[in-house]
Amino acid sequence: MDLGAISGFGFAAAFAAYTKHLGASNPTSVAAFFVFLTAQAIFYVVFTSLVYRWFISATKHLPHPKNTPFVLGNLVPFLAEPWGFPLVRWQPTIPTTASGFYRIFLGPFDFVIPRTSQAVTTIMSQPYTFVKPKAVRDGLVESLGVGLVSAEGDDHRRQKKLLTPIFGLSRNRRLLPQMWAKAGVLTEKMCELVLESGSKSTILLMHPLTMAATLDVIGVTTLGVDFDSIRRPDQPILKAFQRVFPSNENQNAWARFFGATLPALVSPHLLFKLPLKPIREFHSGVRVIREMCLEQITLKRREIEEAEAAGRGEENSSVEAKEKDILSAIVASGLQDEDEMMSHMLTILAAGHESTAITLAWALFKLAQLPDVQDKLRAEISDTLDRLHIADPSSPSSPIPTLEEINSMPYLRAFLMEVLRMYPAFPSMMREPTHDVKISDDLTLPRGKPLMVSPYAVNRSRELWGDDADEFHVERWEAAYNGGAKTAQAFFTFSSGPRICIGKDFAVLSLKVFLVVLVSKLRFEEAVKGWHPTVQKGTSLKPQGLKIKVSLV
Ligand code: HEM
Repeated sequence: MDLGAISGFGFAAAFAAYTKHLGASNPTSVAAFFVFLTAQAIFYVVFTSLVYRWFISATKHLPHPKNTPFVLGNLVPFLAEPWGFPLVRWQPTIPTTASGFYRIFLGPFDFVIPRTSQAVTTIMSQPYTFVKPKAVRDGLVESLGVGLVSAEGDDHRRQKKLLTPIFGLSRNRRLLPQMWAKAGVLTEKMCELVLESGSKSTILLMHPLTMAATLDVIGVTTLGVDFDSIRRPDQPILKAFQRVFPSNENQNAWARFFGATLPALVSPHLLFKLPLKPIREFHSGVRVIREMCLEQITLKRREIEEAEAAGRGEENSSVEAKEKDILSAIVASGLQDEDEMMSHMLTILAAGHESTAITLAWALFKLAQLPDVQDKLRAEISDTLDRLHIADPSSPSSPIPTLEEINSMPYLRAFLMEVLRMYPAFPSMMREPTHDVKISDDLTLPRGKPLMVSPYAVNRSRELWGDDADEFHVERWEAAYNGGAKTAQAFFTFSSGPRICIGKDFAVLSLKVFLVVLVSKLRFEEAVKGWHPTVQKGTSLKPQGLKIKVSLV
């Protein structure tokens, strides 16, 4: 709760006390409290919408979407659509300013949005000046601890320096066989479901399958634990993850309201203490995941110590134990703080699993929607697998391609880049300046001003991508390695600057591996012709109720 709200309550309480002092009864004083509170709220909304916004605010001269209602502003489309979506419609209608920013009005609040690539770079290149808002950070700290996504300033700088080498090319090369094996398990599972249906094809709800598959990849590559959630959807870790990151498909209306609305209204410190079912579920899920991470930290420490003791004097004798998975590498880096290690694990599990699952689900949807693209992709994959003498990529005894062989498929890259461009798993991010920041002669952003930076809107900007920015064209990535974008920042799916996604190469590799194995053995078609999934409200681009018809190739 901010200072304004606290003083509002204070004034209302003082007014109620005054009425009591004048001899009012208890019910009258309580009524006076609420009447005063409501009057202040109405005054606040009217003052900010009609006076502050236009005559006083430091951003008063910034352009804004046309035909915006005075009091509600752009709140209705903003709440009705997923984060970032209306920005795609608004941005071409907004005149360019020297600063490159514009603003939208969410009820009484102004949000500032970078419109040009230069403006986006200004924000992203100064991550310790434009930080995540306190409420967002507090929420992340409550759920994940102080890991890379929630750390700020020197703490973030140190953590990023520690973790960046662990996510390097050689790690991905090492982890590729585990990704390949899990892609095989997912493919076999889908083949079984088709065969069990007794027909040539079956309709599958995709997101739960892709969630299980990417969780298994993250489990085995990060912790060295095989959750096996593709084959055992009822196993406790998957259930725990579903409680921590619930999907609309298995939530009632109250839980959906809770997930989408309450976090915007209540401070995270208070929210996570409320005696509500979704909160209890969340905590019980986090408990299960934490216990498992703690067990693994202890195990890795022991393995590395034993390997070092066994090979004392011999160089590289313990390399295998230290390089086995991401957690082993973190333990071997010399980090001692167990809480921080735990935060890294929770952060990687959280940041790496759902984002990749969402992207894979959209990729399969696009293949189903665009049979020509699917045929072309399958032809490229078949040629490559033939060349490598891989007859059955989902067989546990299949030879495994190298990283270079996976990266040797240009159409696969082009298709995946277009999916990542059009469907960034995190459509918008929030930031706020830690102090007043002069952007240009005509704009100083005041401390605490809410800023919204949207990968979804940047990736679909016509100025950056051309008139077909809003269309799915794989060819743009075949014609030019950067997709024909006007600037390096135009592809914004993984963010940019010092807070760029640490797992981007890991994610791209695992997505390519999944696509190679799946597309080589299965055909994807629309379950209902012309149907497009809606996006679940919230901070990610989760496709809701995505069903795809699947058959064997
Ligand atoms: C398609 C998949 C992915 C997408 C679209 C994605 C996107 C992003 C974005 C937009 C951010 C910036 C968030 C912000 O600053 O508010 C981010 C940060 C991060 N991502 Fe990813 N991510 C993906 C996969 C992964 C994977 C697989 C991992 C780990 C294995 C991972 C780990 C992280 C971490 C640790 C951060 C925080 C980086 C920092 O603040 O310095 N991500 N990701």
